[in-house]
Amino acid sequence: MPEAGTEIIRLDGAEKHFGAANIDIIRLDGAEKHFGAVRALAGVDFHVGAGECVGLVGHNGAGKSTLMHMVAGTLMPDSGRIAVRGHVEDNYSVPRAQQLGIRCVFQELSLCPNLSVAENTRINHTTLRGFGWRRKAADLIAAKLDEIFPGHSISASDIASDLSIGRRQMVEVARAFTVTQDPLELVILDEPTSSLDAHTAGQLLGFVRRFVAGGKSCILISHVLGEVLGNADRIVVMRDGNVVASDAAKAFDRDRLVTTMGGAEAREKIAAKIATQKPETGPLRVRARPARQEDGNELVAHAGEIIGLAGLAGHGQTDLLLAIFAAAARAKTGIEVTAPVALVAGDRQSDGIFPQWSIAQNIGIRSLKRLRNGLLISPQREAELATFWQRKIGIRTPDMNNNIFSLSGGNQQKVLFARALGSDAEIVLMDDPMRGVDIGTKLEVYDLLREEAGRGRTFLWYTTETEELDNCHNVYVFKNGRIVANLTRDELTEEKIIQSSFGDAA
Ligand SMILES: Nc1ncnc2c1ncn2[C@@H]1O[C@H](COP(=O)(O)OP(=O)(O)OP(=O)(O)O)[C@@H](O)[C@H]1O
Repeated sequence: MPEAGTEIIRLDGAEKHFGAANIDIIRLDGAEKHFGAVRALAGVDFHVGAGECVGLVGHNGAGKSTLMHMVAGTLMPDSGRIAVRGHVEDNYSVPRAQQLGIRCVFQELSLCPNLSVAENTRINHTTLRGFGWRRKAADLIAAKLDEIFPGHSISASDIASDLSIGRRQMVEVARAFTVTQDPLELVILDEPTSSLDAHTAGQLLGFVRRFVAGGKSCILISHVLGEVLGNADRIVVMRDGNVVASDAAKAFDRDRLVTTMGGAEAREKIAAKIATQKPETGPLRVRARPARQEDGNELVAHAGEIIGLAGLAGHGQTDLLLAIFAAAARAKTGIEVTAPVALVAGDRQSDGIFPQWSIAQNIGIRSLKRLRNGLLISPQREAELATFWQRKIGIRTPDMNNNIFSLSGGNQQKVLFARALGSDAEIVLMDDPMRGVDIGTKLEVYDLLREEAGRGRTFLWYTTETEELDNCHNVYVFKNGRIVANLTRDELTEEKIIQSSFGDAA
């Protein structure tokens, strides 16, 4: 017989007792989910305790987001049970999760683009109504932004679509932590730092630690393994729809995590430190002066070079890449571009993905000339190109003719890479392109970039992940829309970049 204060949950004949003491905030047992032929979750057990930060890691397509959609109430499992604080939830849903204090910041940002920051906050707090609701919503979000990201320069009256992707991510995270009527117990953060620079990411992770120390709970999903190792209490590793490990964070190191995720080869590559030789200087490919640059500084890139763009997010790196992209089609003062250009967008939702199209069509769109057979696109050539890239960078899908949104976030990002690298562009512009890409694939892509640069391609690469700059021959640091430093590979250190980002010049 169960003890008083406990509940029995029946799971395919098995019985489970949830004790009154030490009750988990949430517990899923045997959660299964299929999308057509894809088994996204193969019967997963998962729980989060009060005052616990659980790190969730796994390769692209491992099932992390699907599992989190269940915790947040946006997806129902095909089978399995969900219990919140020991009570089985038979009709779990988003409103129910909200009522129970469970919130989620998904990888694909969800702010309404035409509404202000305050108005977007109001959507989550229906009790903010009547006279003065706008002021109250503005105060609520401003206070939370100040608490999490001191020194942010976001105003509650800013319209969401006017904000950079990094700032939208900050608003979305802050909004999840605002409280009015409903309680706040557990926040799921799915890749919360993917568009944040190192400084802002540090602010958020510091806040998460304080939140958890105060007895609340958090699930942190990240492909930046150092973030998970350094901030989670326990780490859960997923692989192909299963949980394959769950252990105290202290019990893991980077190598064990990568191996458990299924990246034994990746591990060897990590050990074999990245070596990027400075190439012989080839012909000029790009010469570009940022619009706000008043001194003589400009970005110069030659054939075969991988050039990094660094500094705090939103300081003009994306603007310069977009200006170079535009200049390839139409002459622009201060910018010289000598070869065809492709862009890998970081903000795939608004800039990169064609939502109605298949995965294969999304890859082929930049290579139409090559795919043409007479006047029409040859489906066979399109399929060949798609299959080549599916193998090359491991796009996880049973069918490349499926819609692009059937892919996990990281796999969508791989499609954008395939589109640019599969094209005839000699210059590839990359706007923080590794958003949500897993560690194994990242290492594959780094190799690919070096290989392609060796063949004479030029890469201009803005990244918010400092480690990635190790792949570059030299790095331009941006501040307030201007280039403030040009560091060679030998000079490149995190301190030097931060010093240049915050100082007047370097
Ligand atoms: N709406 C959908 N339709 C079809 N398949 C889907 C859908 N959502 C997810 N899948 C599939 O389910 C599997 C798990 O995807 P999920 O998004 O949970 O992975 P993930 O671990 O979050 O990956 P990532 O690190 O890339 O975000 C993938 O194979 C994906 O293609």
